[in-house]
Amino acid sequence: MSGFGNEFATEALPGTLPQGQNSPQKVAHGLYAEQLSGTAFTAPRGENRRSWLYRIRPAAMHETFAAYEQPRFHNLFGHEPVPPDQLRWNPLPMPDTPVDFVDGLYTMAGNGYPAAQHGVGIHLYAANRSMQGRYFYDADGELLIVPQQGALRIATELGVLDVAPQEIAVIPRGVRFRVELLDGEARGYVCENFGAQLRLPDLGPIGSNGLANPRDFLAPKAAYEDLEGDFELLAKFQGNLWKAKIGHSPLDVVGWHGNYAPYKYDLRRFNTIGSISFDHPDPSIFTVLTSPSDTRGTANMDFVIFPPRWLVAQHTFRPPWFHRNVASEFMGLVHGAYDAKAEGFAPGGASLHNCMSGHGPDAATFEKASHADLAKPDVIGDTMAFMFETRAVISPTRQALDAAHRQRDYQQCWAGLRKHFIPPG
Ligand SMILES: O=C(O)Cc1cc(O)ccc1O
Ligand SMILES: [Fe+2]
Repeated sequence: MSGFGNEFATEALPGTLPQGQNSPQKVAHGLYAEQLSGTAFTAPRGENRRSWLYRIRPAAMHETFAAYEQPRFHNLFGHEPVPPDQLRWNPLPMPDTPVDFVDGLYTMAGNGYPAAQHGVGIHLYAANRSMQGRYFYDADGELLIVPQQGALRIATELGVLDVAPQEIAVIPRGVRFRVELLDGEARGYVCENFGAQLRLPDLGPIGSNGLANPRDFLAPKAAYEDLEGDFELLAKFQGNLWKAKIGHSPLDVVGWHGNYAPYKYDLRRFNTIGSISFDHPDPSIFTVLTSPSDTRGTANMDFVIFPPRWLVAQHTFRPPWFHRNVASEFMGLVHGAYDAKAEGFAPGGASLHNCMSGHGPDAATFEKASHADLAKPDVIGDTMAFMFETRAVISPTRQALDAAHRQRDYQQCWAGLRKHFIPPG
């Protein structure tokens, strides 16, 4: 079903949804009615998100939670000194034992914390088997999933989303799901957003169309499992992982209506807008989704992409310029090469340029772009990089700083920038 944040209504069995009310005395087909709220009951109408679920058993039915050990996935960041260094990593290695999506999550960095409802957790995943007999939900934040290798089938309470590299999925806070791997192995990035829900950015003078268009966001139709067995419900709550026994599949919603639902988006649908005169614009022009903070214009997190595009600007250094930014930038690469880095930033890799840390094109990129023939347009055809940009400093985790796949010589990519200064006279 198409449209960002729409009021959807969908049923896997005809006659499931009550007409003219949400909570009838008896629901059709012997189902239970349950409201899932994603914003305060009293949130302004334009921001209010909730859905009504008509399900075989209410979500309350499971046993007691106990701690679940997955030491690589957590929110333990911001407790030790953060080096102001530019940081970069090679791709997370694939596991050599069977590992599913939840066990394959690896926390790289983050800021804020779930209890304060601001900040993000930034994670990678590398998995080689589907979740079997277990389901997960995250009460700490919505999950923006950016696959880099291998398609995922994300079976959620509200229906099924198939998501391949160059597409993204967003699973709202609290929605239960299972991840199946459609290509045997899978790797990618996850932004766990503790703050305000992601929304489309305002377009200002761009006008009423462009960037990510609302109708390209797709929500699933209702689909349910009527399964009983010895299953496990995993939860992330206040930074910790929990597990409980559950005697049935929680993906048992036969019909739902509302505007709180998972969705997917194909990044190749992004209507990229850039300079047709001179100078490289700020990367905010490439914002797909934004999580606003309480300060106007200053996002908790912006999800920005660098998709294929034409470079036509004149008397200009065309790639990203050298810069220091008050915001902090965590980047990943889904596909191809990134235009600011000639080498070393591999698909599946990651970089982190924190508040005021100088960065920009590497020496090889600077050299090439300084001598490029600007009479000709240039096309960057084969690329899909992205950035999670946050107002608060992004603290890398201890495991990310100590990781074998961290590039300890990253700064050397700027070492070859020669002094060109010639004083007059
Ligand atoms: O640092 C980066 O590569 C991301 C980035 C890209 C760009 O085009 C302008 C600014 C910016 O931070
Ligand atoms: Fe940057």
